[in-house]
Amino acid sequence: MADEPTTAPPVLSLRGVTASLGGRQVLRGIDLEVARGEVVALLGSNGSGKSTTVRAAVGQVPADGGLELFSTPLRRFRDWRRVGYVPQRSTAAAGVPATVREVVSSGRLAGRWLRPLGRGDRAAVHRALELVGLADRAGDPVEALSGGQHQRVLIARALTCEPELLVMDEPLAGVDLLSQRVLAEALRDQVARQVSVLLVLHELGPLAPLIDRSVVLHDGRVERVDGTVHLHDQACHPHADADTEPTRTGLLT
Ligand SMILES: Nc1ncnc2c1ncn2[C@@H]1O[C@H](COP(=O)(O)OP(=O)(O)OP(=O)(O)O)[C@@H](O)[C@H]1O
Repeated sequence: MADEPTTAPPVLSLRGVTASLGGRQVLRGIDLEVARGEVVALLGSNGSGKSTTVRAAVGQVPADGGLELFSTPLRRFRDWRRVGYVPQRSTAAAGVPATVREVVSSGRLAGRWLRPLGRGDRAAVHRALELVGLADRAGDPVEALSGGQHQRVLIARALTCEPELLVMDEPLAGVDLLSQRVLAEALRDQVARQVSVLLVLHELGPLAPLIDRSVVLHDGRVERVDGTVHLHDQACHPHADADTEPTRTGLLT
């Protein structure tokens, strides 16, 4: 979490970002900033534009308006090793005949061309697997994992390049409670290293205490921004006990 208000330039900045998909405008002018070491949750009802926003932020869907990563306009940004992206699981999980280690290692390939992975890469892969509690499953086929474990593999893959910005699309979706806790711990570790995080969530769940700000979208626009105090209230709600059920944001319609 950010310690002090900072005047440093944001790690990610969207200014009046618009995007159209299938001939329909789905982002109608999104303003959003993520500061260094800040954790920002993107919330909103189904179809409000959360995934499209994060996909636009990492250059996966064409968008117009002001979009900068590390103060560089997206169209000129090349330093993708500074960004770890965890897509929605359904778009990334389909029948991969590879081991856990292979999938996580692919996170080290960005920008390497055909150079083989070295000792430093292997150590980074092992560290990432330890962070998500799957070091002992490195040699297993990913198909043998549960949904929650699979999600942890995708997060480890994003962590292997030791990113300064982590962008995650619904990392808790379909994830069992144990995996949610492991993910919260891994995220806490990243935040302690001043990594910035933008994540799409439906429920804050065990991540609530880590979140500095939530940005709520509605119909392709920012409807409101909530700060730490409000989020803390939600995290302290009697129903927010992670042992019983995830924190309800009340944003699902
Ligand atoms: N490839 C596509 N082609 C056409 N329309 C799309 C496409 N992808 C998304 N959309 C539409 O864009 C709108 C925003 O979708 P998006 O996935 O960004 O919303 P979301 O807030 O992430 O929703 P959810 O919570 O259901 O994941 C929706 O109306 C969706 O149907």
